[in-house]
Amino acid sequence: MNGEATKPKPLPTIPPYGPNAIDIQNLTFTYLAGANGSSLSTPEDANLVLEKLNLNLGTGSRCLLIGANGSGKSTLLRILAGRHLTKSMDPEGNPSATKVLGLNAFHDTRLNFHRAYLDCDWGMRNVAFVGAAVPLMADIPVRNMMQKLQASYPERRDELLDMLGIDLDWRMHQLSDGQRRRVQIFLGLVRPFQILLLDEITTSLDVCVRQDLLRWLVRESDNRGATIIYATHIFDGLDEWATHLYYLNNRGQCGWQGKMQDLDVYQKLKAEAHPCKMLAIAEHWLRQEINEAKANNQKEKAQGALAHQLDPTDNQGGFGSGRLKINPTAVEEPKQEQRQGRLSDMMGNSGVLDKVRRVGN
Ligand SMILES: Nc1ncnc2c1ncn2[C@@H]1O[C@H](COP(=O)(O)OP(=O)(O)OP(=O)(O)O)[C@@H](O)[C@H]1O
Repeated sequence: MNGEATKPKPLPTIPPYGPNAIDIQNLTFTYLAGANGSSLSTPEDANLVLEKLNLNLGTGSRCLLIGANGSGKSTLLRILAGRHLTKSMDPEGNPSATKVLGLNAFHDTRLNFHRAYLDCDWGMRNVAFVGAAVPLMADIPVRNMMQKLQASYPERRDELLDMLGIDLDWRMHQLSDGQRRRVQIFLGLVRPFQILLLDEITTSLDVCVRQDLLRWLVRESDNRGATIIYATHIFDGLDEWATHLYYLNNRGQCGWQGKMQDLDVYQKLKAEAHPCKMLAIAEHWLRQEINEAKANNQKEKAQGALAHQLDPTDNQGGFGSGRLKINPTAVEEPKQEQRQGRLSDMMGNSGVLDKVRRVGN
């Protein structure tokens, strides 16, 4: 037993919400820096981060969120965590909604008592500590952090301390990265959650703690019906972990989603007893994106070269190359000397004109 136990405050109740703990309909999202640097979604900005996403996750699901760097995984998790405001209409005027436990993910503050969100930013900022904000690198013992919360769930606290191998006398300023990460996970999970959003938080955990944590999360969803979404690039120990998979492609669209049992390639790898199924699937999808991007680049280059061939008077490349002669009748055909002059600009050789004149003489 570690420290005091106090009766937890009753949590705000969540009205019945049907089978889906997470329900996203037609979500499109764009970052826009507001006047104070805040991020707002706007239909005017063409650079969409997430486009027309739908996601339904039944209560008690464990969903792996897969995608390349920059595909929008953290953005999606932050939206579900209520960190970003989204619009109720998409840019084309179709209704859009992001619901967690049947409530608006951004507006309904009741969710904060039932939803846990852990990301890699922790430790970079301040947390509430005895009514004030102190840096997590300060000289604080773990037992004094979020004291009331720890005391409200003594059994859970002890279970987590044991699993994560945390000593309550650890002082934050003396911890390694992995130890600080364990404390983050401890404080984030000590209150029983209905929804857990994990954004690559197992980096820097040693292999035993990571495996124990993954198994503990399975028990949380199987025994308590907690719904978990986990975004990661590390697939060790995850082959049998997830019930669902959501693949976000590099255009911020859904590449694949569904139950693991419905993913043919997964079932095939399972039948073959493949040693790293999730890694193989993620690599397959992400390599496909890389190859498509390369093919598109080559196509664009080829189109650029073709434009030069079609307009031999403009061999200079660069911005607007080949676009100057929009109306051929309005542009006078350049004389031989002018053409040579343009070439010389490109080559940085003003002697070309002289050479032409000398040859002409
Ligand atoms: N606060 C922000 N303001 C503007 N653009 C942002 C912001 N945060 C992320 N982005 C952009 O949104 C896109 C998606 O970023 P996000 O962090 O969601 O990707 P990710 O899939 O989590 O990537 P990673 O795997 O590298 O963590 C990227 O192009 C990124 O540059």
